[in-house]
Amino acid sequence: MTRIDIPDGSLFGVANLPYGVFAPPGAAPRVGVRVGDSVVDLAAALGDDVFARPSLNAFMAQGHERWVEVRSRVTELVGGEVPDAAVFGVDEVELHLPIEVADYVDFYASEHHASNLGRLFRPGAEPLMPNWKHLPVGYHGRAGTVIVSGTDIVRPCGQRKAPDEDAPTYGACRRLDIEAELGFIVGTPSPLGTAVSTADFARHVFGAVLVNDWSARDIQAWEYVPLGPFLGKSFATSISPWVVPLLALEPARVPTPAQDPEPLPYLREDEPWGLDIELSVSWNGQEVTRPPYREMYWSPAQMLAHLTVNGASSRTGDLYASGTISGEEKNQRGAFIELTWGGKEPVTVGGEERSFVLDGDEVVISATAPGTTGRIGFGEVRGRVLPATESRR
Ligand SMILES: O=C(O)/C=C/C(=O)CC(=O)CC(=O)O
Ligand SMILES: [Ca+2]
Ligand SMILES: [Mg+2]
Repeated sequence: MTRIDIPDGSLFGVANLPYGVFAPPGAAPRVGVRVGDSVVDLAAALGDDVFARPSLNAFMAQGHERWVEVRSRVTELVGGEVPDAAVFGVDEVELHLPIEVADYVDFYASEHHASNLGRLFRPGAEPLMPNWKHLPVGYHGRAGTVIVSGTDIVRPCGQRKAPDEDAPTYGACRRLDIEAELGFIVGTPSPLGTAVSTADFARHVFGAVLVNDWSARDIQAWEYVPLGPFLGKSFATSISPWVVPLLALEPARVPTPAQDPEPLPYLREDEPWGLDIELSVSWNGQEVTRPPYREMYWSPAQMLAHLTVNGASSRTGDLYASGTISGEEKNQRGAFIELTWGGKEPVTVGGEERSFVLDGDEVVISATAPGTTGRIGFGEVRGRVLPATESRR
């Protein structure tokens, strides 16, 4: 038996206990909980086969009461002694995609980001479209290209046409960007023909991850009218390996910024679901921006209510992301196109100028939030960009 050591100031103390999928050396992937710098094999520690699987989906589908019960059993377990065979160092295991992604949706919930992109993509027009303050704008993304942190990103190829060119050309993306976001994972499904109210959010959503919605801005700018993002965003979306349970985020809850005009009744909330989460984005090892989640206009409860208000079903493993998180200040912008204002105001990283992401660059997004006893961490979502493969012509 082992007593798990939690280093002082660890962002993975008992207030956090995020779930993930890991493979011990030479063994099959299974569900684990991160505690300090250790990972506890839950199938081995709790003797329950629902955790002996390569995704969290079966456990998430068991519903809210079960999530509460397992969290309290794990809290008890890690406060005492755990069988040696169930404990691994986080550095000796391989971390996998934690969920089998069902559907993937991406919202656009930051007023600062939406206004900035409006100015950059549609100069001269009103930055916010007339619908923006009435509903959380979003689009359906590509579930099959959601990948786990650490997976390399191959620079996408496609059609691009700059405003001063008169015809499109095919080639490697010249304006590769990132988007720092938070993603919410549905555990309890809702049947076709029903809607999930804002009050039922916490019964449906299991937890949250960090998201990097890699974006090819030149491909996007040419293709997006009038149906929205397509190939410019479907080549890769990275998520962090640890799913922070919504139950751990109670101390992070804050009201959203005042919403004016008042939204329609189905989007109103009795209880606030804004979240006081602080993100940090590093580019080649240097922090370039700190996006504040608390400034997001629409809450995740409002996003899920909107996503299902037409009677669309939701499934275990659905992932919906917040959209780029940008604060009011320049050093709080969650996408490089905004941070460098379309490339006109480059930033210096490691002594080199950057506006968009170059081959070989690595971007890491991390985040922390207040927990019951000190801050809790989301870990990180990391990705390195590899050169385009031209064979797709
Ligand atoms: O305003 C536009 O035309 C484009 C917006 C985006 O690229 C944003 C998007 O993917 C949603 C988000 O991350 O906020
Ligand atoms: Ca996005
Ligand atoms: Mg994407």
